[in-house]
Amino acid sequence: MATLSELVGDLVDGVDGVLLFSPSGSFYERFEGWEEDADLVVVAPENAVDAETYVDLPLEFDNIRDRIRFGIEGAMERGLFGDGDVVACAVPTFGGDIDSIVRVRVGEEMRSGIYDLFTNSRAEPSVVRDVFDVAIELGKKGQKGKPVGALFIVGDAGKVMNKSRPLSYNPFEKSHVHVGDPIVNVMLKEFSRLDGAFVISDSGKIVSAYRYLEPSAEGVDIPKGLGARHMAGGAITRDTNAISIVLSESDGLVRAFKGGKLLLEIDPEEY
Ligand SMILES: Nc1ncnc2c1ncn2[C@@H]1O[C@H](COP(=O)(O)OP(=O)(O)OP(=O)(O)O)[C@@H](O)[C@H]1O
Ligand SMILES: [Mn+2]
Repeated sequence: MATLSELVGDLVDGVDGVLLFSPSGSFYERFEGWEEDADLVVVAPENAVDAETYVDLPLEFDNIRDRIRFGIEGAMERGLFGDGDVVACAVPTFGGDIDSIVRVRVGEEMRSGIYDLFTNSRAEPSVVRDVFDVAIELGKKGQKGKPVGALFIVGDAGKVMNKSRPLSYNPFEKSHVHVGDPIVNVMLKEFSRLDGAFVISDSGKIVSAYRYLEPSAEGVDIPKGLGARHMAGGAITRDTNAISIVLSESDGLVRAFKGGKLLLEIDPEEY
């Protein structure tokens, strides 16, 4: 009779690396003095355990597949793993401490661009994260309890301004406010009731509200069923080096586009 660990042990046998997602201190300590010939990588919102090899997680990604993708793509980007490597990902599925192991074969074809979206966009990573935070918060609360939509175009603002026109006076014309400032969240929520897009610079300055985007939508392939806001938000990221973060009024999801492609879809209710 085989024991359970013998039966499932091959999940972790012969792996080239182990990724620990948000491990507690005591979980991480078990790996002190670990002598396997495999890389140990910690993926978390902060390096609370002082890991030597660490990938910064900008959002907790409630969806486990997204979280794992992000960690693996981050590790690939640093050259830790490549095509054909096999890794064991240890993740907390139900919050709390790590409770699951997922064995993954690393391959170029699994690259979704989710890591790239946060770290290799024109805008600074913290700006991308701050805009996600605003969109998620807006999606959770809506405007006075009613669902609200919003469109944020982040980075490459000069070019975005050239491919758009104002729908109304720009309330940010003379102000020098940045995403992440507490007052700005209030302003963005207030102005999201009105039409058009917010344009945000690489460094997070709010350049404009109420922009009507006029990108060429030729060859842009967005999922069927999404309307003009998503089409415009997707297309502008092909015409410029911006990314877009779109909150849908109709299904409540936050989506991100880059290079004309939908890269990420998250449900604010899960955050
Ligand atoms: N080209 C554009 N540039 C900026 N904003 C736009 C553009 N097209 C549409 N919008 C904004 O999107 C809003 C919703 O449009 P529409 O319903 O067609 O989009 P949608 O993709 O279905 O989004 P939602 O899921 O929020 O309904 C419009 O009222 C307008 O404010
Ligand atoms: Mn719609």
